[in-house]
Amino acid sequence: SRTNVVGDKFRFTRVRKITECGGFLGNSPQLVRTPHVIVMVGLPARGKTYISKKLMRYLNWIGVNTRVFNVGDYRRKACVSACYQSNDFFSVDNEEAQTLRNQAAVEALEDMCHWLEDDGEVGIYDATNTTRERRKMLHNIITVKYGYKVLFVESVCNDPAVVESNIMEVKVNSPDYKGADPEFVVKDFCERIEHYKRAYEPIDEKLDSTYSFIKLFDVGEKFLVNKVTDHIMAKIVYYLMNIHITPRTIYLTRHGESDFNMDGKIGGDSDLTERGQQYAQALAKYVEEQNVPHMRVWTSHMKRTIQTGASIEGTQERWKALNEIDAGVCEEMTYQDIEKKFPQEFALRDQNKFRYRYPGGESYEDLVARLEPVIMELERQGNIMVISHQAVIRCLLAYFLDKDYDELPCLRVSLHTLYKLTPLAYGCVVEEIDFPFDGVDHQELL
Ligand SMILES: O=c1[nH]cnc2c1c(-c1ccc(Br)cc1)cn2-c1ccccc1
Ligand SMILES: O=P(O)(O)OC[C@H]1O[C@](O)(CO)[C@@H](O)[C@@H]1O
Repeated sequence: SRTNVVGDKFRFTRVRKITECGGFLGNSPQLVRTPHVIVMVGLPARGKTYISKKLMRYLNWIGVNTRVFNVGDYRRKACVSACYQSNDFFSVDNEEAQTLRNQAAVEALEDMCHWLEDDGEVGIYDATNTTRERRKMLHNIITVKYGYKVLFVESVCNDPAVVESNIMEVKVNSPDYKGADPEFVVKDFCERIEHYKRAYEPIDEKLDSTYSFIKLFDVGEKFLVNKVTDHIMAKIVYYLMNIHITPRTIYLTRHGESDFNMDGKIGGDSDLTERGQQYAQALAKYVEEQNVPHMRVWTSHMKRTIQTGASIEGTQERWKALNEIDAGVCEEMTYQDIEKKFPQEFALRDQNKFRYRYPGGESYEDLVARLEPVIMELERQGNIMVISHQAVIRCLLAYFLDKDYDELPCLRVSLHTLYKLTPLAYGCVVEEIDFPFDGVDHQELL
């Protein structure tokens, strides 16, 4: 262990991560992280759970071990659905309910802090936390008892349309209202919100000036940021400033079949085959038929993706960050050649495909790092089609579908298949659209 002198307090900061091979890289700063707790704040139906889950997905994807602790889930676990008869469960003068809700809040807090003592890095405490007294209690326990850092994230939204669409999209199907009539749900939930409004004390710039916080106003219209004191907090602020909830479609696809696909060679910069060109035409026809408004097209700098998008209407952008994984010394080789010429490399890659880096090349871990700016810009966009490569599309799909590092390098991404992503409530739905020109990969699969 190392001790950090913080002010006059000695705080033991454990080396939190040991590399796979068992050695630890001593005091390299990035390996010694203080756990952080993001405490959500806001009235019901202000997107706290939406933000919590989206932040968790982003942080896990960039390699920060993150988990959401939703107090509502703990309350529901504590008292079977029977106990929530109606919204007066949430009125401040319902003593018995208040006790149940406090128990759930404490249990979720303890589980989160114990997880952070283990190998967690960011815990997201998803609850309303709408009183100053509750936030003070949380801040004290987390910073003094556990020595973790706290960032409050408050969502303020008074646009009835946005609140209503939130209720319709996520509350109607919530366990609290199983099988209830949507009309009743909206009315009952609005009464629940009224209970909270009576006691709601928004984070105040002056009264709460000692806390680290971000106030979000009207879904990214305005931000008030206070004491963002480290790298991870700054990344969280930046991410929240780039996301939006305007409905749109994201299309991901590999380039059409290429000459090197035919030869079973990896990497390189070969042209499309006849079949690959047919896919390019079919893709352009599909986009035209779907009549997607203001569709933008992003490709890599490689010929095979540029040729695949050439006939598609719409603004095109080339991203070097979308280039295929660099196989280094194995570029333009077949897997068989690699196994023969570099047997130990071939074996090593199988042991940890995500972290394995080709000699003179890249790993999937390197890809995720170079794709972070692409993801950040994708979050800002509307309808968009990304034409890239197998390893890159795997990384992008893992971000949108919340796949972990074990699954990521093995996700099936076939040639001549269009992956249509539609953001919905708390996640993305993906639709695979196959095109009849079976690329050589398909034959391999058969
Ligand atoms: O501020 C809201 N008020 C009501 N609802 C909301 C939000 C946000 C939101 C808030 C801040 C930021 Br940065 C991004 C999204 C998301 N949602 C949401 C809407 C529909 C379904 C699930 C969640
Ligand atoms: O990680 P895997 O499964 O080798 O797939 C990545 C490979 O796929 C290809 O895009 C096509 O084979 C190669 O250029 C790249 O090295």
